[in-house]
Amino acid sequence: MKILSAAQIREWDQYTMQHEPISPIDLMERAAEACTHWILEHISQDIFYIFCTTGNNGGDGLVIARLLKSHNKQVKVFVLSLSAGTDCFNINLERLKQISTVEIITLKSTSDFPSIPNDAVIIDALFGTGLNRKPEGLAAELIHFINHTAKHVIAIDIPSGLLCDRSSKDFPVIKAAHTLSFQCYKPALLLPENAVYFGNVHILDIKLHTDFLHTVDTNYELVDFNFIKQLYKPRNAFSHKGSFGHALIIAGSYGKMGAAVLSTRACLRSGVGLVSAHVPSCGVTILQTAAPEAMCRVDRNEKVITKLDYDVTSYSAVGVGPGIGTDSATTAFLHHLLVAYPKPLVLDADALNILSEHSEWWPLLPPHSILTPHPKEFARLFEENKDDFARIETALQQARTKNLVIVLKGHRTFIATPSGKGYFNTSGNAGMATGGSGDVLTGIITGLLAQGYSSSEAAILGVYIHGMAGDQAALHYGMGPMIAGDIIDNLSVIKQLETV
Ligand SMILES: NC(=O)C1=CN([C@@H]2O[C@H](COP(=O)(O)OP(=O)(O)OC[C@H]3O[C@@H](n4cnc5c(N)ncnc54)[C@H](OP(=O)(O)O)[C@@H]3O)[C@@H](O)[C@H]2O)[C@H](O)CC1
Ligand SMILES: [K+]
Repeated sequence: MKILSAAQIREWDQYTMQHEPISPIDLMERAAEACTHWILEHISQDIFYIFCTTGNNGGDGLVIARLLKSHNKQVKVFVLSLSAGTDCFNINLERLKQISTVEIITLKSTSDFPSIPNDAVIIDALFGTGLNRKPEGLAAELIHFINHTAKHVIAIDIPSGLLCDRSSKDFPVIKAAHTLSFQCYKPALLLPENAVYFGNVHILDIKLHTDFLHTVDTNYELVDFNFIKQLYKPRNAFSHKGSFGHALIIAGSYGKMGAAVLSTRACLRSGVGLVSAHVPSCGVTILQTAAPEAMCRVDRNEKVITKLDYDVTSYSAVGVGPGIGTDSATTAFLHHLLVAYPKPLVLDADALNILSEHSEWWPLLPPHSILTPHPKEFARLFEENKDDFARIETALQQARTKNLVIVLKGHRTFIATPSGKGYFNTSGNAGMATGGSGDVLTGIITGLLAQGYSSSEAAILGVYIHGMAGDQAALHYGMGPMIAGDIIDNLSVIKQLETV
């Protein structure tokens, strides 16, 4: 699913109105009907306080007021006049005035702000995708007032005060429990820093013309199950283990062998044909016991990985980093691997930390290598970013200039690809923020790479499958008790992709 900018959404509106065709006022009615339907289905309260300004977001609010009233809800409307009002706003204001039982209060100063009953639901229809600057004056005070006094807030299209396409840091923004957004995600509704504002996002289909999406190119895409179904390559019944590649996982050090076990077991579960694990000699018994399906490459050093004394190019894919530590001998090993292995590598954890200490190594990375940093590792590798928008822009720019795939792990993991396109993952949950979860992801992505997926495909598919398995694990154990091994044990979710 494409993620559009505010300007592209406005173009989509226009395209729909011309090609359906439908008038602006009827499109607003359809959008507001979708919101009202959701509210009636999900909200049991009977009292609604609807706050509007005089744009089309406010217009939505007026229609919602009229429709909720027609369903015998108690409705009060508060209008903050910031302009003469759009045509759709003014038409709907006249329509609402015909309903004498709906009180419409104009807000001219803070003294007009109402006291809000505890059981009232606030509908935030102040600003939508037309917000283009920081709310100030009475608008800002109203946003703060709602945040401090209201218990249940539902934002229409986007929480007021949130810019669609760039950071709203230091803006007054409505904190909503639910955001009812039209037709598609906006970038702002996918970034961790805004999660406190958008709450639970519900994308409402308002039947914008689908042909428009073929005419528009976007930098960002949303990765959902349908997207992944197109990517996944079902197995051919006549294949043999050699058809699915031989992955090498280079992981572990004395006291951190668990990372090697987790990444190796996850790699095995990814569907790869064969897995070998390069581990320090202290880890052989551990690996052969915990992951008997994997073969071992035993480092001559007992505690850390130090020597690449075999032809590593025979492996279809190599994942390096989980638990390897940053010992000088391991650092020298990594340098040797970068020089010796020509195909895309998967680098995670301490491999990234070593790389961040050696910026001169960037040119050594095989093209289309996959880096899987969490935000702190990302900052060490590239730079500190002032906000999430800046961070994803940096990831896209670095992926493009360094010809890499960068998996920026987080609430909604973002995958930046060498083409300059970015992908927001939609699977997964907070329970996956647990030790070893990243090791599991590295194993999955390495396994997919070994099966012949491109680097971008392996990263996008791997992140989504990791999240699917994490969601299943959370269902079994709860987000608190779940551990990284449970993600591996739930990789059976891949079956859902195998059904045609
Ligand atoms: N397809 C759809 O998604 C549909 C969406 N609809 C709704 O329309 C809004 C967008 O409506 P729009 O009129 O473009 O803009 P807003 O209502 O969001 O904002 C109103 C105007 O407010 C001004 N503005 C912007 N920032 C500020 C600020 N910080 N302080 C004061 N005023 C501000 C701006 O006008 P200017 O002339 O001042 O620039 C805005 O235009 C969308 O979100 C949906 O809710 C349709 O109802 C149906 C289809
Ligand atoms: K809003």
